[in-house]
Amino acid sequence: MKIAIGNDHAAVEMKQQIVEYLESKGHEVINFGTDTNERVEYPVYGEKVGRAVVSGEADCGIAICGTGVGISLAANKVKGVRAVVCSEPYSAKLSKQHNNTNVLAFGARVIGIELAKMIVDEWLNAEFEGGRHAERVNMIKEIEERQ
Ligand SMILES: O=C(CO)[C@H](O)[C@H](O)COP(=O)(O)O
Repeated sequence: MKIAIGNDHAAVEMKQQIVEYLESKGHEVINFGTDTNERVEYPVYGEKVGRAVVSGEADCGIAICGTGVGISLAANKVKGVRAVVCSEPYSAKLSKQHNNTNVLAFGARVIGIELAKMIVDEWLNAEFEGGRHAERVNMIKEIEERQ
């Protein structure tokens, strides 16, 4: 799978560990940075990840900041993005099965690397179930269309 990844200064180390983890599992990672500890603005990276997913450059995206909140909010402003911020694997899995999320976010200041890996695994391995859930996801798309 081709995975876009982006982060702010709060998540550089965790991002690097997640990139290594994804590559060890055979995924191709497109890294949108940042890669230094210099303070940056998370909306820039949330948007980059979101655009890569919506354009088809990547199959899905992972976005990390201090809490995962700001970067997921930014990614969600890109039309077609359904980003979820998760601190545990259950919501990550269900967000794919029921909500067909295409960007996963989490907080480097909130969870540790092993929990982050577990969340990533559950999310990547889950599949959208369609059916009644597809109707609801379409309703979300319709809200977007009405803007
Ligand atoms: O979590 C975040 C956004 O939701 C950011 O990582 C956080 O706000 C950055 O804060 P600071 O500039 O104090 O390092």
